Amino acid sequence: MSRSASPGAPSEARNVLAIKPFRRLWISLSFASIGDWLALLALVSLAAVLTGESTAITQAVVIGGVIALRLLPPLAVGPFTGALADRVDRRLTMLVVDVLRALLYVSVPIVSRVDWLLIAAFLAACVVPLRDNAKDASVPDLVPTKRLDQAHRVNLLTGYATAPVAAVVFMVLAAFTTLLGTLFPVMGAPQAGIALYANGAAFLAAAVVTWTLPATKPTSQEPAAESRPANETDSNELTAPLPKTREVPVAQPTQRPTSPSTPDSNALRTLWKGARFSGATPLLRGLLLGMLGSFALAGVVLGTGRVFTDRLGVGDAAFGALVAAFSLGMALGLYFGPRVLRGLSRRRLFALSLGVAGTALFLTGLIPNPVFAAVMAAVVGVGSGIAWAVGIALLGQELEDDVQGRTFVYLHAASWTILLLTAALAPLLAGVVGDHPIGIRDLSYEFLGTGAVLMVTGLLGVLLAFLAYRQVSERADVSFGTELVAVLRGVPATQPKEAEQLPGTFVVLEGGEGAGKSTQVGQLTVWLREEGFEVVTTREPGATKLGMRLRALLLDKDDMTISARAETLLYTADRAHHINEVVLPALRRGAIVISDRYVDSTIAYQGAGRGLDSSGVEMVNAWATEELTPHLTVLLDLPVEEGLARVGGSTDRMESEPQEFHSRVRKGFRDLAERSPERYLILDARMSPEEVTREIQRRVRPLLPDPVPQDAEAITGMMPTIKD
Ligand SMILES: Nc1ncnc2c1ncn2[C@@H]1O[C@H](COP(=O)(O)OP(=O)(O)O)[C@@H](O)[C@H]1O
Ligand SMILES: Cc1cn([C@H]2C[C@H](O)[C@@H](COP(=O)(O)OP(=O)(O)O)O2)c(=O)[nH]c1=O
Repeated sequence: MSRSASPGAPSEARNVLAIKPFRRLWISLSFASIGDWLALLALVSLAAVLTGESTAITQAVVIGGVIALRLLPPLAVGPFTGALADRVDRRLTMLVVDVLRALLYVSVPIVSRVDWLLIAAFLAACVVPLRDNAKDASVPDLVPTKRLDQAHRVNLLTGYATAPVAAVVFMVLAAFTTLLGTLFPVMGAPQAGIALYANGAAFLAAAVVTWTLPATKPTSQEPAAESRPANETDSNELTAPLPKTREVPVAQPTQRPTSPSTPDSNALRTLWKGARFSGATPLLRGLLLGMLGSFALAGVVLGTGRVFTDRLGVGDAAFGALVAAFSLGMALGLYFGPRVLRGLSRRRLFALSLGVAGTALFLTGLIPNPVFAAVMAAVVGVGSGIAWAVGIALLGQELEDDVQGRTFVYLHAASWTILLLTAALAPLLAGVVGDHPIGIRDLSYEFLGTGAVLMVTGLLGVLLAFLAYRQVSERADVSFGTELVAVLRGVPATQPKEAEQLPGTFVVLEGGEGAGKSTQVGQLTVWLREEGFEVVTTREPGATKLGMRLRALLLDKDDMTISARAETLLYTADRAHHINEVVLPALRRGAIVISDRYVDSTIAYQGAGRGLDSSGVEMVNAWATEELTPHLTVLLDLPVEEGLARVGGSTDRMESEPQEFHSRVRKGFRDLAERSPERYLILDARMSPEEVTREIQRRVRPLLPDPVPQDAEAITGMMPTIKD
């Protein structure tokens, strides 16, 4: 089957960018976005230069102010611009806004006054929502409806991906002007001034490209869907179904922050709703806390970077390098995050990457050196990026489809707000702390206000990583350290049990009611037998004579009530006998054993479902099975209602449990799979039986003793389904 492309994946971008008018819109957006980021860096720099003679506090207030001015007007003005965007020609709106911004930014170095810098920054920020609304509203005119979501995602990604480009441009321009200034001292223009001229040029380029777009009519009579505000669009794309195949380690980030210009117009409301919602479970709390924390780290780098590099005696180029290193690191982290340290539990990787980012930020502040700072900024970026990407993937698994949209919109709004708030507050704090040279005998240490803020934020990041770890982590069998060392050395984290060294292969299918386990056990058996393997197909409960009696006791609806612990012990007794009589003898012979349910069922049904302490259930099972662990467990994951609908009327004692019980069971299974991703394949059981079979074959093939011919899959496609 074809995996759903991850949002913003190159092939997806190519598809939608092949549409010429949209490509033009995208090019103009890219120019404007680069201009946006460049403006932020240049204004912060120029603010630092123009306040160079003032007190540290004044300088901090101005720098913090410049950043705050990027955040506040769009939040305040945003809600009112939607209606305006519908009444005015969109192309003209975008064009006028870009020309206006070009003029405003170019005027700043010419006037060269702090008060005008702040006014211009404010005015430029005020018109941004107009452009964004006009841009979003024109997308439906340029691309077919089925490509709309792709187009919006490409736009979102562009808003983020232009940050490192702008930082590199800023760095190169600053280095170039420094060189010019050295060669020709008369040309002592402030470096940031040149960046603002370049910035003006970027906006003019955006305006020129916008001019080539097809003209649009005002849309006041058109249906509202034509001019969806940005946040509504986000919500739609994010409530779309998850990619069908969900192997834990390869999940992709699905949402990224947008350009500095696009806080949601009703961000405050979204934030408020989200904050109340996020308390739902410890895992959710931990994830949201950590992900927002990673943006706070980014904000502090942005906010303190300019003054920090100034105090280190290096100028704008170093500031550009710092931001470029950070944002490139973040892009790398976002891209590779889900694939890093594959054997490590994703939850642990989440906390680890946040902890690494915090530590790197702390070190940046502690050792004030420009080269070291750039390297550390990259590490902070990579760590934050990984935390963000892994967090998104975990949220995707954790949340039911219907709440995913809301949560991602909340995260998007909250992360953007936190980024700019921390960026605005960090220089203020640094200004209050101030710089204090410390001399002890011959040793002198320059204690910097910005350094202190970096260190404290870094420590807070580490603390947050611990808190997030406590909220999200669970794996009881292996300690974090042992697991990490094992993964780095490329060996299994747990000692192979005697049983695992047997010649056979043990595969288990797990999942809730009606997920399709029996169907797939049948298909797998046919395929493997066809390939010439000895296959033993079995199931729990009830694969032995004793087991059949236990099964009758356990599943007969009219029978007596059974306490949860007794139920656990009965299922486990069936299992102990089943292992002894069926599974181990077959594995010793070198057969492939395929079991419909195993230990995970007891942990999910009796542990999560009945509410028993899962570590107790695990312990009893470890003893009963002598820790025989399957080589692979395939988890067929399916919304509870769909599974129950599939099994239809004939309900046994377990099936007739209420829906909440089955929801807890589903979550129990998913948690187990997340803990040891290397031993699981999670599949979306909503796929067709044939697609599920193909995915299972793909994963089972490498586990088989001898190579299986590549065309085996095609043969199996024609096999009849075997029913129970
Ligand atoms: N991928 C699928 N899509 C739709 N229906 C399915 C799928 N797999 C199985 N079914 C049907 O769902 C019902 C339950 O399947 P079964 O394999 O018995 O599930 P389980 O053993 O997990 O309870 C059967 O009627 C089967 O034909
Ligand atoms: C193995 C096992 C099954 N069960 C439950 C799950 C099922 O509802 C039932 C097994 O019945 P079964 O008919 O095998 O159901 P399915 O076709 O869905 O696999 O027993 C437990 O509660 N704990 C366990 O340890």
